[in-house]
Amino acid sequence: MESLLAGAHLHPAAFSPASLSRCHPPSVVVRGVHHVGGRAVRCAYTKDAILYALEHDEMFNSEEVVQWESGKTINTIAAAQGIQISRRCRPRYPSEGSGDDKAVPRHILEQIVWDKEVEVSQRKAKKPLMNVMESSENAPPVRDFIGALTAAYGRNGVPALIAEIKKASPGRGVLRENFNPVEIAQAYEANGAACISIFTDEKHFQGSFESLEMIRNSGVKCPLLCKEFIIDSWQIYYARSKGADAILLIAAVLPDLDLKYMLRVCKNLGMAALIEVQDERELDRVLKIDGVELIGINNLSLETFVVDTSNTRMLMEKRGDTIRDRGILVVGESGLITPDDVAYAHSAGVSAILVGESLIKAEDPGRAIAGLFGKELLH
Ligand SMILES: O=C(O)c1ccccc1NCC(=O)[C@H](O)[C@H](O)COP(=O)(O)O
Repeated sequence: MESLLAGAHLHPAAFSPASLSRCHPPSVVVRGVHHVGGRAVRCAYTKDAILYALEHDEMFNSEEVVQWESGKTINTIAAAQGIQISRRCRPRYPSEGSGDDKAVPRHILEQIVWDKEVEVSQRKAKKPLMNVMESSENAPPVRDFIGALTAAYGRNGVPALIAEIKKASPGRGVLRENFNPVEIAQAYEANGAACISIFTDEKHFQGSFESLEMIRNSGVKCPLLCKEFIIDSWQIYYARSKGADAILLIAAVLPDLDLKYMLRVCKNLGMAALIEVQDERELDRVLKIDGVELIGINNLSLETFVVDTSNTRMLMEKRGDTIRDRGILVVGESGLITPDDVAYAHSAGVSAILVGESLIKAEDPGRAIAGLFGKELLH
């Protein structure tokens, strides 16, 4: 059995808990193909080799390793945490392969995650982790996402705005035909948005990493959130390499160990992580994690598409004290259309809101910001 312990490409970041435990219990051996200097190397890592690397970089604490050592698959671990999204571990779409892949996703979020697994595995084959890490080191400097939200909240006395760039959504179809992401970002910034969220998923939201990169290089100064369905730490480095200052981590998709690990990756890169929850169980899981600074409460059920703006208020009533004690900034997300909606979210205790559809569908998305707040925002 070959161990790559001495290999320069053996970096702990290559071993996200999900990718290790996904199909093979890591307590046995993990096999894979790694690309070293453009050359594909077939390799097998022993548990000991991986543990040595992890210890060396102190990326995990012992409790995490114990959980990981149990050899349970990610689906077993996730189900025990109430996560309903399963993982498939497929390298290609069924239409591209010969296998009889007949499984049907239970809802759109599961479909998105299954598609994302294929997409990420294909992107990784083209640009392996070590290359994307190198690119992330050459990216434009990180901007302070949370600092921008806090400053805007103080300046305006209303929740700071994360204005979203989303061409389409699975529930609503195409939201805007005449779609120029750079122009929209500039208009958002000129009208007081504190930060900008950019959907990068192509298949379901018609977004792209090119849009993110173009916006970052266009002179827009607002910090940028890469709105992605992150399932692998590779995506975080990739987002950074394209100029993202923050990424989204969805608690309905990621088990606790992945949330912790990915939060650590973000901090190492100087990025913010917006951890999104939909219900009390997810919120409680996230509140158990050290170092969480930014939580998004989504009013949209990602499984059923039902929007209920009272969700934010309900969760803040239950856990607002803990959140305030910990100094965590809360973002109210989805379904916010009018000044009354913004005031309602504000009174629930949020310091920021994430708004997409109601701005993007307006004839002038920049001017629509004053309509949303009932006043012009200072910037
Ligand atoms: O927007 C969707 O339809 C959607 C579908 C499946 C997964 C996620 C989805 N949206 C993510 C979001 O949370 C919203 O884009 C964001 O909160 C802004 O909401 P809105 O102002 O209602 O566009």
